[in-house]
Amino acid sequence: MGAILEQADALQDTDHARSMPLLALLNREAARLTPDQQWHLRYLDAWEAMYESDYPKSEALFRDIMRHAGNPAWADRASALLLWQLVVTRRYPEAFELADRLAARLPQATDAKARFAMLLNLSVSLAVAGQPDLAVRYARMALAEAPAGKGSCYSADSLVVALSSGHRLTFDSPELQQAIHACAAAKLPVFSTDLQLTVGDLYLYEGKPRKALALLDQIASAIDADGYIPNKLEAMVQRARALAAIGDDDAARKAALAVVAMQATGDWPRDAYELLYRIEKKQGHASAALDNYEKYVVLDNAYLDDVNVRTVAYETVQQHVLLQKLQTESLSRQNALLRMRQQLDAKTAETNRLYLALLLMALASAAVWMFRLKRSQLRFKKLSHLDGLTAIFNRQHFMGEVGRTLHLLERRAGTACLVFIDLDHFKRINDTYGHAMGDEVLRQVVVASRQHLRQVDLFGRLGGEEFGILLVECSRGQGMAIAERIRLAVEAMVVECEGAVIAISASVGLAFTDACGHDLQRLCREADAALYRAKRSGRNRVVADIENNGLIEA
Ligand SMILES: Nc1nc2c(ncn2[C@@H]2O[C@H](COP(=O)(O)OP(=O)(O)OP(=O)(O)O)[C@@H](O)[C@H]2O)c(=O)[nH]1
Repeated sequence: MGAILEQADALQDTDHARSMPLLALLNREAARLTPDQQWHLRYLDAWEAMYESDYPKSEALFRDIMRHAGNPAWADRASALLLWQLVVTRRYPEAFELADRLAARLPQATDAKARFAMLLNLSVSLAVAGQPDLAVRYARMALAEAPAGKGSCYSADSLVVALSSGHRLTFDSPELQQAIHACAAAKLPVFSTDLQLTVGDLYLYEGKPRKALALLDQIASAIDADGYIPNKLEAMVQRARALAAIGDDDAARKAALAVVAMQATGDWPRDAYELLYRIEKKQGHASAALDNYEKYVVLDNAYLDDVNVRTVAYETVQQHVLLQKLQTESLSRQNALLRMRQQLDAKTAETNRLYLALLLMALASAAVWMFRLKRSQLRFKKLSHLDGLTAIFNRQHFMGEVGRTLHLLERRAGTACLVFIDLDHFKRINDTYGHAMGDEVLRQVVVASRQHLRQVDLFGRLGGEEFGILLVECSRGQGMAIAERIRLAVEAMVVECEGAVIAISASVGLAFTDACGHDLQRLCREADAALYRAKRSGRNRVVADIENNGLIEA
């Protein structure tokens, strides 16, 4: 069935008579066709209806195919033929709107047959619309894409029509000769003859009536054989014009009257009446001339009206299309603007997020930096409070802390005991064992003393081999006992150097708040005095003041 379908398609415009039984057969067996083949058949039916001038039927079929055929090739071919039908039936606005849609669709159309039909009919419709440049452009595209055989004839012919609509042809134009050869080769005699008649028309236009007559004689038998009435009428009109041009008025009148007698529509009767008018006028037959002139004017006006209608229709469609394009452009500009704004918003949000992240990072690193700074400040501060050798309070800090503590104790009537410790004959240790050994002794004295102190007690190095201790909330008896334990601990220290045990002892002086009050200066003075006394009375002992007027010795 597929092969029959293709055969019917191929024969339809070349051997119409043979295509008809095939088409009838296909319609009878339509149920056996695939859905795509059924659309193909519908297209051939539409073509047939158009061929038989049943335009309502063909239009309905074309539009059905355009809307519902799944395969775009059928929709494109149907659109191309509907365009031609709309031009032929002079529905120019619809035709030119469809032409516009087809032109826009063209880049997407891929089926070769559909593209070719679109190009051909676009060229024809634009020639009718008075747009020769566009018509020539599409005709040249059709020529370039034409399938071999009849396709070359159709496209070459459409190029001739397009060029002719723009008055760009002469009788020896190569496009004209090329078209005549292509149609002769494709065995499309009606087209060949039509093109020969175009040459004849150009002979007449260019003042070569005898050449026109010779050509008409040459193709007369072919025209009779074809039986194609439009060609026959054209040949008759041209012969009448040629005869008039060479002055054979009688023969010209006869030929023109023969055209009128055919009662055809179109340009031929108009041309015939115009010729008759000129002949009658030339021969002084005023009344006949006027009669023919009136008939000529009526037909010419109709022709001019039609040209006018075509031009206006084309312009209207173009304006309409332009307006739609402008609206679409304006909408897409608005959309683009909206998109840009959205992108900008997104970018701004992203930038803000980045700034925030950057800010947080900066804050975090500042916090880390501050924390480190603070920590190192605290470390330095702590270090600045300590003695470098023994890691107990240095003199300055010790004195500050003692002063603060005494102040607090004074406010709550607490007691304290200030203890000054000085190592005995320390110079000798240095001199005998070296300064490093002396340092080691100092460190060990601190370790030994600390074991007898509580957390709340303050311990500092006052300088050289002298230490200070504030025993907080401490009675006189407790203070004496602690001082004594420290002295014993120092005495008991075993520090060896090169096998020799270093003898170490300390003298201790104490001052108590219950006797001296909470004044730091005074307490220091009293403790110092007690220490001095301890030294003077033989060293390695604990001495305390007794209410400033006596000393007790542990
Ligand atoms: N190794 C060491 N020696 C120090 C340090 N500070 C001070 N000295 C020494 O301690 C010694 C103190 O000597 P003196 O003031 O004469 O006292 P002393 O020899 O202990 O005699 P008395 O106190 O009278 O028993 C000096 O030789 C100082 O150089 C130190 O940090 N390390």
